[in-house]
Amino acid sequence: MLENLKQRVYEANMALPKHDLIKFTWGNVSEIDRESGLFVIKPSGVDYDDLTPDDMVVVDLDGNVVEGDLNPSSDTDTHRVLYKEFPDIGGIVHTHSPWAVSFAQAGVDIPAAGTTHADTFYGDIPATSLMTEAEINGAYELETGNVIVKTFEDRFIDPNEVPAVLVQDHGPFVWGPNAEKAVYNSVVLEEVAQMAYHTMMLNPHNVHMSQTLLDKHYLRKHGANAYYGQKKTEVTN
Ligand SMILES: O=C(CO)[C@@H](O)[C@H](O)COP(=O)(O)O
Repeated sequence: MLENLKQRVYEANMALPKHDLIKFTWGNVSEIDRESGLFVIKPSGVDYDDLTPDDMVVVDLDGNVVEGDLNPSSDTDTHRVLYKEFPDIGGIVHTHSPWAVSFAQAGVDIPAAGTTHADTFYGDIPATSLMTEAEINGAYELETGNVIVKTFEDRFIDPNEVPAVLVQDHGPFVWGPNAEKAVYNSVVLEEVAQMAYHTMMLNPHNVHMSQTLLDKHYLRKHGANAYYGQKKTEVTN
Protein backbone atom coordinates (compact mmCIF):
# COMPACT_ATOMS: atom_id res chain seq x y z
CA MET A 1 0.00 0.00 0.00
CA LEU A 2 2.71 2.48 0.97
CA GLU A 3 4.80 1.71 -2.12
CA ASN A 4 1.87 2.59 -4.37
CA LEU A 5 1.25 5.75 -2.35
CA LYS A 6 4.91 6.72 -2.59
CA GLN A 7 4.83 6.24 -6.35
CA ARG A 8 1.70 8.40 -6.69
CA VAL A 9 3.14 11.15 -4.50
CA TYR A 10 6.43 11.03 -6.42
CA GLU A 11 4.58 11.41 -9.73
CA ALA A 12 2.48 14.25 -8.34
CA ASN A 13 5.60 16.08 -7.14
CA MET A 14 7.20 15.65 -10.55
CA ALA A 15 4.14 17.27 -12.13
CA LEU A 16 4.96 20.59 -10.38
CA PRO A 17 8.02 21.47 -12.52
CA LYS A 18 6.27 19.94 -15.55
CA HIS A 19 3.46 22.49 -15.16
CA ASP A 20 5.98 25.23 -14.29
CA LEU A 21 4.42 25.75 -10.85
CA ILE A 22 7.81 25.78 -9.07
CA LYS A 23 11.54 26.35 -9.57
CA PHE A 24 14.48 24.52 -7.99
CA THR A 25 13.32 22.71 -4.79
CA TRP A 26 10.30 24.90 -4.11
CA GLY A 27 6.89 23.41 -3.30
CA ASN A 28 5.75 20.01 -2.16
CA VAL A 29 2.97 17.46 -2.57
CA SER A 30 1.56 14.89 -0.16
CA GLU A 31 -1.25 12.34 -0.06
CA ILE A 32 -2.82 10.60 2.93
CA ASP A 33 -4.04 7.05 3.41
CA ARG A 34 -7.05 7.70 5.63
CA GLU A 35 -7.26 4.07 6.82
CA SER A 36 -3.80 4.08 8.36
CA GLY A 37 -3.65 7.82 9.03
CA LEU A 38 -0.24 7.92 7.37
CA PHE A 39 0.65 10.45 4.71
CA VAL A 40 3.51 10.51 2.23
CA ILE A 41 5.30 13.78 1.44
CA LYS A 42 8.23 15.03 -0.58
CA PRO A 43 11.59 15.20 1.28
CA SER A 44 12.89 18.66 2.13
CA GLY A 45 15.30 20.50 -0.14
CA VAL A 46 15.79 17.78 -2.72
CA ASP A 47 16.00 18.88 -6.36
CA TYR A 48 13.16 17.41 -8.41
CA ASP A 49 15.69 16.07 -10.94
CA ASP A 50 17.17 13.94 -8.16
CA LEU A 51 13.91 12.73 -6.60
CA THR A 52 12.94 9.04 -6.61
CA PRO A 53 9.82 7.30 -5.25
CA ASP A 54 11.95 5.78 -2.49
CA ASP A 55 12.89 9.28 -1.29
CA MET A 56 9.30 10.00 -0.28
CA VAL A 57 8.84 10.27 3.48
CA VAL A 58 6.01 8.61 5.44
CA VAL A 59 4.64 10.64 8.37
CA ASP A 60 1.85 10.04 10.88
CA LEU A 61 -0.67 12.66 12.00
CA ASP A 62 1.36 13.32 15.15
CA GLY A 63 4.27 14.36 12.96
CA ASN A 64 6.42 11.28 13.53
CA VAL A 65 8.47 10.05 10.57
CA VAL A 66 7.38 6.43 10.16
CA GLU A 67 9.50 5.61 7.11
CA GLY A 68 12.20 7.40 5.14
CA ASP A 69 15.84 8.37 5.40
CA LEU A 70 15.41 12.01 4.42
CA ASN A 71 13.81 14.89 6.33
CA PRO A 72 10.19 15.48 5.35
CA SER A 73 9.23 18.77 3.70
CA SER A 74 9.58 21.85 5.88
CA ASP A 75 5.83 22.35 5.31
CA THR A 76 4.92 18.94 6.73
CA ASP A 77 3.19 20.42 9.78
CA THR A 78 0.97 22.58 7.56
CA HIS A 79 -0.07 19.49 5.58
CA ARG A 80 -0.60 17.64 8.88
CA VAL A 81 -2.94 20.28 10.32
CA LEU A 82 -4.99 20.38 7.12
CA TYR A 83 -5.36 16.57 7.03
CA LYS A 84 -6.54 16.64 10.66
CA GLU A 85 -8.95 19.55 10.28
CA PHE A 86 -10.25 18.93 6.73
CA PRO A 87 -11.24 15.23 6.92
CA ASP A 88 -12.48 14.97 3.31
CA ILE A 89 -9.22 15.94 1.62
CA GLY A 90 -6.75 13.35 0.43
CA GLY A 91 -3.93 15.26 -1.22
CA ILE A 92 -2.24 18.65 -0.67
CA VAL A 93 0.00 20.76 -2.87
CA HIS A 94 2.08 23.80 -1.97
CA THR A 95 3.63 25.77 -4.84
CA HIS A 96 5.26 29.12 -5.56
CA SER A 97 3.34 29.66 -8.77
CA PRO A 98 3.87 33.37 -9.54
CA TRP A 99 0.33 34.65 -10.09
CA ALA A 100 -1.10 32.86 -7.06
CA VAL A 101 1.85 33.96 -4.92
CA SER A 102 1.30 37.57 -6.06
CA PHE A 103 -2.29 37.49 -4.81
CA ALA A 104 -1.11 35.79 -1.60
CA GLN A 105 1.61 38.36 -0.92
CA ALA A 106 -0.84 41.18 -1.62
CA GLY A 107 -3.40 39.61 0.73
CA VAL A 108 -6.02 39.78 -2.04
CA ASP A 109 -8.65 37.09 -2.65
CA ILE A 110 -8.88 35.67 -6.16
CA PRO A 111 -12.44 36.58 -7.17
CA ALA A 112 -14.85 34.12 -8.77
CA ALA A 113 -14.93 36.05 -12.03
CA GLY A 114 -16.09 33.43 -14.52
CA THR A 115 -16.84 29.84 -15.38
CA THR A 116 -13.17 28.88 -15.66
CA HIS A 117 -12.95 29.65 -11.94
CA ALA A 118 -16.33 28.13 -11.12
CA ASP A 119 -15.35 24.79 -12.67
CA THR A 120 -13.05 24.19 -9.70
CA PHE A 121 -13.70 26.80 -7.02
CA TYR A 122 -17.18 27.53 -5.69
CA GLY A 123 -16.44 31.13 -4.75
CA ASP A 124 -13.55 33.50 -4.09
CA ILE A 125 -10.24 31.90 -3.13
CA PRO A 126 -9.37 33.42 0.23
CA ALA A 127 -6.12 35.13 1.17
CA THR A 128 -5.27 34.70 4.84
CA SER A 129 -4.61 37.68 7.07
CA LEU A 130 -1.00 38.43 7.96
CA MET A 131 0.33 36.05 10.58
CA THR A 132 1.14 37.63 13.92
CA GLU A 133 4.71 37.92 15.23
CA ALA A 134 3.86 35.24 17.79
CA GLU A 135 2.61 32.88 15.06
CA ILE A 136 5.69 33.56 12.95
CA ASN A 137 8.10 33.13 15.86
CA GLY A 138 6.27 30.03 17.04
CA ALA A 139 6.00 26.82 15.09
CA TYR A 140 5.54 28.67 11.79
CA GLU A 141 4.38 25.78 9.64
CA LEU A 142 2.00 24.51 12.32
CA GLU A 143 0.61 28.03 12.81
CA THR A 144 0.26 28.35 9.04
CA GLY A 145 -2.07 25.35 9.11
CA ASN A 146 -4.00 26.84 12.01
CA VAL A 147 -4.34 30.20 10.22
CA ILE A 148 -5.65 28.45 7.11
CA VAL A 149 -8.27 26.53 9.11
CA LYS A 150 -9.28 29.69 10.99
CA THR A 151 -9.64 31.60 7.72
CA PHE A 152 -12.14 29.04 6.41
CA GLU A 153 -14.00 28.87 9.71
CA ASP A 154 -14.22 32.64 10.15
CA ARG A 155 -15.38 33.19 6.58
CA PHE A 156 -17.76 30.19 6.51
CA ILE A 157 -16.00 28.76 3.46
CA ASP A 158 -16.31 25.01 2.85
CA PRO A 159 -12.81 23.66 2.04
CA ASN A 160 -14.49 20.94 0.00
CA GLU A 161 -15.95 23.60 -2.30
CA VAL A 162 -12.99 26.00 -2.40
CA PRO A 163 -9.92 23.69 -2.33
CA ALA A 164 -7.27 26.40 -2.11
CA VAL A 165 -5.97 29.20 0.09
CA LEU A 166 -3.46 32.03 -0.37
CA VAL A 167 -1.18 32.25 2.66
CA GLN A 168 0.03 35.84 2.97
CA ASP A 169 3.84 36.15 3.02
CA HIS A 170 4.09 32.65 1.60
CA GLY A 171 1.94 31.29 -1.18
CA PRO A 172 -0.85 28.88 -2.17
CA PHE A 173 -1.84 25.64 -0.52
CA VAL A 174 -4.24 23.60 -2.65
CA TRP A 175 -5.93 20.28 -2.00
CA GLY A 176 -8.21 17.63 -3.45
CA PRO A 177 -9.36 14.04 -2.94
CA ASN A 178 -5.84 12.83 -3.87
CA ALA A 179 -2.44 14.20 -4.88
CA GLU A 180 -3.14 14.03 -8.60
CA LYS A 181 -6.37 16.02 -8.26
CA ALA A 182 -4.67 18.50 -5.95
CA VAL A 183 -2.04 19.12 -8.65
CA TYR A 184 -4.84 19.63 -11.19
CA ASN A 185 -6.44 22.19 -8.85
CA SER A 186 -3.04 23.91 -8.46
CA VAL A 187 -2.72 24.32 -12.22
CA VAL A 188 -6.26 25.73 -12.42
CA LEU A 189 -5.46 28.08 -9.52
CA GLU A 190 -2.47 29.57 -11.34
CA GLU A 191 -4.50 29.98 -14.53
CA VAL A 192 -7.43 31.71 -12.84
CA ALA A 193 -5.05 33.88 -10.80
CA GLN A 194 -3.51 35.26 -13.99
CA MET A 195 -6.94 35.69 -15.61
CA ALA A 196 -8.27 37.42 -12.50
CA TYR A 197 -5.35 39.84 -12.37
CA HIS A 198 -5.91 40.98 -15.94
CA THR A 199 -9.68 41.06 -15.48
CA MET A 200 -9.28 43.28 -12.43
CA MET A 201 -6.96 45.59 -14.36
CA LEU A 202 -9.49 45.85 -17.21
CA ASN A 203 -12.43 46.37 -14.88
CA PRO A 204 -11.38 47.69 -11.43
CA HIS A 205 -15.01 47.97 -10.33
CA ASN A 206 -16.56 44.54 -10.02
CA VAL A 207 -15.43 41.36 -11.68
CA HIS A 208 -17.54 38.86 -9.73
CA MET A 209 -19.64 36.51 -11.82
CA SER A 210 -23.33 36.24 -10.98
CA GLN A 211 -24.08 34.00 -8.01
CA THR A 212 -26.78 32.36 -10.11
CA LEU A 213 -24.26 31.33 -12.77
CA LEU A 214 -21.74 30.29 -10.13
CA ASP A 215 -24.34 28.07 -8.45
CA LYS A 216 -25.57 26.64 -11.75
CA HIS A 217 -22.14 26.05 -13.21
CA TYR A 218 -20.48 24.61 -10.15
CA LEU A 219 -23.39 22.37 -9.21
CA ARG A 220 -23.75 21.11 -12.78
CA LYS A 221 -20.11 20.11 -12.70
CA HIS A 222 -19.88 18.91 -9.11
CA GLY A 223 -23.39 18.77 -7.74
CA ALA A 224 -24.47 15.18 -8.21
CA ASN A 225 -20.97 13.70 -8.12
CA ALA A 226 -19.05 16.13 -5.97
CA TYR A 227 -15.82 14.34 -5.20
CA TYR A 228 -16.04 15.70 -1.68
CA GLY A 229 -19.22 13.83 -0.83
CA GLN A 230 -22.75 14.06 -2.12
CA LYS A 231 -24.14 17.53 -2.59
CA LYS A 232 -27.79 17.68 -1.58
CA THR A 233 -28.70 20.47 -4.00
CA GLU A 234 -30.49 19.29 -7.10
CA VAL A 235 -28.36 19.82 -10.23
CA THR A 236 -30.29 22.02 -12.63
CA ASN A 237 -29.38 21.55 -16.31
O1 LIG B 1 8.25 28.21 0.95
C1 LIG B 1 9.19 27.50 1.21
C2 LIG B 1 10.53 28.07 1.46
O2 LIG B 1 10.46 29.48 1.35
C3 LIG B 1 9.04 26.02 1.19
O3 LIG B 1 7.66 25.73 1.03
C4 LIG B 1 9.79 25.44 0.01
O4 LIG B 1 9.18 25.95 -1.16
C5 LIG B 1 9.70 23.92 -0.03
O5 LIG B 1 10.41 23.45 1.06
P1 LIG B 1 10.69 21.87 1.19
O6 LIG B 1 9.41 21.14 0.89
O7 LIG B 1 11.76 21.49 0.19
O8 LIG B 1 11.14 21.68 2.62
